[in-house]
Amino acid sequence: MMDLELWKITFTLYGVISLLYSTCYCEKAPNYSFMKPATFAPQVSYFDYIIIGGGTAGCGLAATLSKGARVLLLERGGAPYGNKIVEQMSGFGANLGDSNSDNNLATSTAQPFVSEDGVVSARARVLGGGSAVNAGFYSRASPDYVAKAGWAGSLVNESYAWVEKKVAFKPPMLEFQSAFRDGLVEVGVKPYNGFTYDHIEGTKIGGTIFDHNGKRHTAADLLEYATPDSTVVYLFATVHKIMFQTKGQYSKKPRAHGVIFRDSKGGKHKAYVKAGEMNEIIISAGALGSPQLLMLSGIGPKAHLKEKGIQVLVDQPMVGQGMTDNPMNAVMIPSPNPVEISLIQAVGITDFGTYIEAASGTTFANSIIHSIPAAYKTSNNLQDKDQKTQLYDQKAHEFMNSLADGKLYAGLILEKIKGPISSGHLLLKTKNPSDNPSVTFNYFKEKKDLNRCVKGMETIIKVIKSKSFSQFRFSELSIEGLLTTMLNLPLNRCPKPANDTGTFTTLEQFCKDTVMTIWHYHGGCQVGRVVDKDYKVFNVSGLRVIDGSTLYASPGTNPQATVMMLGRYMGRRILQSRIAASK
Ligand SMILES: Cc1cc2nc3c(=O)[nH]c(=O)nc-3n(C[C@H](O)[C@H](O)[C@H](O)COP(=O)(O)OP(=O)(O)OC[C@H]3O[C@@H](n4cnc5c(N)ncnc54)[C@H](O)[C@@H]3O)c2cc1C
Repeated sequence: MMDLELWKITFTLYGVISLLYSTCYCEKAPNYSFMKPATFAPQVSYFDYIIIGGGTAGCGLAATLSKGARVLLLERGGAPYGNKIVEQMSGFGANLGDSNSDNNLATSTAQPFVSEDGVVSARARVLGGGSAVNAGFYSRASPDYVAKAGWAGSLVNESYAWVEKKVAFKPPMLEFQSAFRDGLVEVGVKPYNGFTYDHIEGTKIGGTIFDHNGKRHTAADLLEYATPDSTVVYLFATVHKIMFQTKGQYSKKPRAHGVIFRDSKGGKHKAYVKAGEMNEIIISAGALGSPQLLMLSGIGPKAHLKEKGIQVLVDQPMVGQGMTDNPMNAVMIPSPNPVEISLIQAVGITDFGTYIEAASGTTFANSIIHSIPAAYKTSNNLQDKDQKTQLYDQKAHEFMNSLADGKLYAGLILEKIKGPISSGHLLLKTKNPSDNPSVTFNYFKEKKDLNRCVKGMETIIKVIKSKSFSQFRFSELSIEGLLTTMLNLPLNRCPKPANDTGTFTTLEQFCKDTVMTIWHYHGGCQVGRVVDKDYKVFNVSGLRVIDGSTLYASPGTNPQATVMMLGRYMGRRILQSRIAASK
């Protein structure tokens, strides 16, 4: 009898210890045993949650859900680890201009695209998503933004802190960034708020995902929190379609129950969610990928889907609407003194809806210039490169080469407008999920956006002229000269006005002519239009979208902190409902 009691106690203890082990044991990046190329995937598999897109939102979401369920994370790109152009700050420009950007080879971590407006951009194709290719600036959304989104403040703060423990750092702030910061304060972007992740009006130093050794940490590092036994991550796994049950009880409201994905060799695999109302498919494929995948799966504007030969599951005209991108306008400033290589570190949060940031060395400028040929290569609608454009390209390369030679040092001061209000839409070009969809952002269509840009440019000009910034500016170079240089670089493919002379006229015209992207595009599956406040897709069950596509405005000065936070936040909420339902 005693022996049986002892055996029971030992057995119970063993059970508790293994449970603790399975819930607490985590693995360190990059040695994840649960991460494999999709060629290793079985033809059919079953999970509690299937997450499409191992990006900025998807990684933290997967790690969180793995604490209470079996999770499959499907990412179309490879791992960011060991890839120098991803991990080092100096690789930022090269990454965006990677010439291996052929859509179907998927060898570059940034897939270039050109919006129908003519603005050159890129979307991530790598585990970690945008956080693996971006400029690294880390800054939270304002409490006002959080309240408008309807998120619970305390869980939001916990979720930010969870993210920050792994991926956020204080930047070094060397000479150029310090002079820029002091210039902002000198011209009245006040008060100076020091180093903070919080969004506060005035000038501040924000966080960065580059650590003290200059190494990038990405959302993929959040998978360190995952429970290895409950997590599977397949790389080079491109999801082609979501499958739905439409018969019997699901005839009125189809239920998402599986996905079809292909590995790098074209092998076809199916993954299903196990039976049970709480099990779900979650799309976290980003602002371009999520609406694109919904449409490819039959959820979208009926006429457009029919035109593309896609069987309509749910006529949902709002899928792909509200595509919004924050225009970026910048001035490159050649410097008499050496500058450090820096991406974004200090920011001016003005009271008129413009955020002012800076980068130095040629890294950031390179990203703009070198991404143009890469984007050009993959863009269907720009085959007819005219003579004027060729001339622009040539000039730009000469200019960039002179910077790269080290003959000329330079910094870049840029502005991004809040919101913005102008927005556009997304449509499919093809039925291939690896191809870019067509996106229109309608930059500066709304006058308020243009006014904000003009005010931002006025502030940038004041900073360039400020005493604090004087060591990084040749005094003999006029502001007009600097602006004219920008006007002559091939910053975009937007149609030029008929009377364009390539010289500076007004700031309004400058904003339009030199519009670029700061890559903070969002929308396409917005809350209240495509998904409900729990991020569940309207008119179907078992399907959510959780990522930047659900947002109405870019959070804070820069979105990645909030997108990572959202993955964690929604993961916590979904698990809470799962636990409540099981009781
Ligand atoms: C060049 C650049 C610079 C930026 N700089 C900053 C910055 O300094 N600070 C900042 O806060 N923000 C910055 N951003 C913006 C920020 O990185 C993005 O807003 C954010 O990463 C978006 O997150 P997401 O989860 O919505 O999408 P993503 O992070 O893009 O994740 C989507 C993931 O889904 C995958 N995917 C897509 N379709 C499929 C499919 N069919 N099958 C499988 N997988 C799929 C993609 O490969 C990707 O990994 C920058 C972005 C870029 C591109």
